[in-house]
Amino acid sequence: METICPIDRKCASQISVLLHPSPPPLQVQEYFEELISSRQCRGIKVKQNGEFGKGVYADLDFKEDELILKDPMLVGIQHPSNKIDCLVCSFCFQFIGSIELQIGRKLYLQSLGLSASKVCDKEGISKDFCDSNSADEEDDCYVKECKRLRKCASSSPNGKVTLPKGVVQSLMNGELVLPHSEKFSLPPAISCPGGCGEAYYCSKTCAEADWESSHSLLCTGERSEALSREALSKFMQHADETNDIFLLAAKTISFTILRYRKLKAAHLKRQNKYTDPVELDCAELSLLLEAWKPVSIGYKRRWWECISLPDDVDRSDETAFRMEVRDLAFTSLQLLKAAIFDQECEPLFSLEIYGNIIGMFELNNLDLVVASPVEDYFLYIDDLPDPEKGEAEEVTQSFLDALGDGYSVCCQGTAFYPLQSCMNHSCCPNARAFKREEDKDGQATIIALRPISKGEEVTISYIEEDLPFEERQALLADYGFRCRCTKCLEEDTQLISKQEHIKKKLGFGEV
Ligand SMILES: C[S@@+](CC[C@H](N)C(=O)[O-])C[C@H]1O[C@@H](n2cnc3c(N)ncnc32)[C@H](O)[C@@H]1O
Repeated sequence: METICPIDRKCASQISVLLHPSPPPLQVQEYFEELISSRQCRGIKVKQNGEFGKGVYADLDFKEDELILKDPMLVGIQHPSNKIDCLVCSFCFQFIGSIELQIGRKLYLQSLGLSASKVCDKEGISKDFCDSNSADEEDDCYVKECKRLRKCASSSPNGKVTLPKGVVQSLMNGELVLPHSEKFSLPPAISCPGGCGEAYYCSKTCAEADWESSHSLLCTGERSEALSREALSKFMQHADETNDIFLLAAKTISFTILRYRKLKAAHLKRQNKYTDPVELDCAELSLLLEAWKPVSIGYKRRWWECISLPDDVDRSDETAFRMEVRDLAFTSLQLLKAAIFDQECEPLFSLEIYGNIIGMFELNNLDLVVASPVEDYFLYIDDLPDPEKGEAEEVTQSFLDALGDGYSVCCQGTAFYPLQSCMNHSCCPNARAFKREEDKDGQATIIALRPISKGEEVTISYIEEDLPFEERQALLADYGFRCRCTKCLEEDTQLISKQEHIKKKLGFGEV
């Protein structure tokens, strides 16, 4: 298949405006100042002309362990396979429902994984499980969600449910309350207003915010604003089967389209006139540029050029590998285009922009992690004094056994954090991304590792910084650069003089 995207040719000039050059420094500065003040975090600044381009600098003195930044994500996703383990808000990523629902849902999904070879009804739900409660089947919102997750569940290991189905169901529907679980109360799980049965929220506010930010275009439910829900499901299935980074790219594109539509509506209201919406005239391009600004700030390269070569691919096959990655992105883009294409935002559907968005995720430090309250719950039970502990364990132990080793799996995903992604790496960092007890959602949290003085650059480590020099460099090659932090420059110099010393000793010195 030839992977030249026709849009790339047609929109070449708009694409190059979207990608090059990045917004003027003054605009970038204003953008970051607004962002920092919206986060009520006035102790930092973003500077653009540091040794490694943009960087975050302390604008106040910070003490050791002090919070430097809480950074909400621009876009984020929970890994599809992680959805089996954790039910979280699809917007802020905090755990929702109840301890009982978290445990019951996981055991239920494990049971579906086990029953992959069993006879299923036409909806793809395990008959064996559903038959026990067929009257409630249609009302059970989690059954709908399970349709999509079932594929992941069937590949999940050791999903062995030893508890009776009725017990699992009574955990899910709230009939069975576990001892002391009220101390770990969670926000209720609110279904997606679009009716997809795949997204859940901790509040109406989060549901609305997600709908406005990207979900109205990416919802597969009846109220979806996608062009074709069928095409959208195909796109999602392809992403689930290949690389979930495409889901993040789709969110980024939806986010930009919806921002563009809002900006355009406000612009037309100001102008008090209606222009032909088909042609991208100058005003529309500048609105698209404005909508794209939060994404334009991210450090980008084309995905197929910056992705590191997997260990099992030989150097001689590198070109073919990169072509394959490009073809995969092309296929995904065609599926997305069929689902949510918007003529006025046509350049966003070019392979060049798609490749750069995915490359941005590939190159930035993006892990989304939220600790599980189920782990806290079982630790609490374990710490209870006797006889309370014994009494509680009489009920909880069987659930712990059924859950197995994976009882404490945290919410895991990928996200783009606008300020954290400006933080440069150091192998001797003065800060780190670290979730404290009170950090219960998907925001990035940056904490000072030692006192940081006003004016000093705030650095984090993208990798395990205690590894030997060459191993660190190899890991950072995955992020597309060779580290030039003070520690690496020193160790590099030491390594060179050591090598020269050996050469001289062996008689290979300079002549
Ligand atoms: C997540 S971005 C950090 C922000 C970036 N400086 C910018 O201008 O957008 C990571 C990129 O910054 C540069 N960088 C960060 N830390 C570095 C280091 N210790 N040595 C060399 N380059 C570094 C590399 O180009 C890397 O790919």
